[in-house]
Amino acid sequence: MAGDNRHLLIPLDHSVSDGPVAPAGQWDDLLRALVAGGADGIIVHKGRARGLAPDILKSCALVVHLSASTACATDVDAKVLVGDVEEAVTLGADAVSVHVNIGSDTESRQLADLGAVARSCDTWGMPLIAMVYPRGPRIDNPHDPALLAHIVNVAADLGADMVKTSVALPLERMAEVVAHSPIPVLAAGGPPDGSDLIEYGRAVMASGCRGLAVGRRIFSAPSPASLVARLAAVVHSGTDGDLAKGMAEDMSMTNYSTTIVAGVA
Ligand SMILES: O=C[C@H](O)COP(=O)(O)O
Repeated sequence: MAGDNRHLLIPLDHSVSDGPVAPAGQWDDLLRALVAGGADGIIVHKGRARGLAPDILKSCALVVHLSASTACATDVDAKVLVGDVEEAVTLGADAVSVHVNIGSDTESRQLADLGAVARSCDTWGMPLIAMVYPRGPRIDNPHDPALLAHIVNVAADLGADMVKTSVALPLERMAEVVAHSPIPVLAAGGPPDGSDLIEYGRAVMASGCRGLAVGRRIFSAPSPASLVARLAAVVHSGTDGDLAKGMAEDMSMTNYSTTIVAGVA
């Protein structure tokens, strides 16, 4: 990933949780567009990682996601492990990720899974991104700063190197979450209210987050490459995303996606 320890990751694991991210014949083109825009890494499941064209990963990290559930499940928050660190090593992964839903009915098993994967990551020297969110029947406010501060500590204490979680609202209060985290924090997803992604990126980085992981708002965009370029400028240089706009507008305007509205990724 980038040398400044800031990261713009593009999760593409929605193809398991919610449905196809792009038609199969356009998948490689989508990935090349994300790389051209300046994505630092992509997050995919093991089967998808197996088929990646070699040129795509020359300047883009591979994160293999080890958790899954689908939108068809009785309990969409019940993530299970579907891969392991050894497989990720074989696939040439730069990191693995595990999803835990705090407040879900299966929280205890998901925590056990995270702890076990963290142990395996230590054995293999594999960086671990914990995607830990407040989701489930015991969660009243998933954007509560105190709850999110608790969650980032769960990720750190169980052995993650980086935590990806929901943003606090109002966004300024994300700084409290970051201040309580012993490990770098990535903001998950785009703005909860669907507002401007670039403005949101500025606010998230100003709160002290080390980056963002944005899926649908990017791969569903008319031009994923240009949107990635603008967001990457915000993440890495703190510059106004609009400065990158001119360059970004030169990139191809290609929409790759079917629209995923309500995701469980
Ligand atoms: O792994 C998925 C992330 O949480 C964010 O995905 P999203 O930007 O599509 O909401």
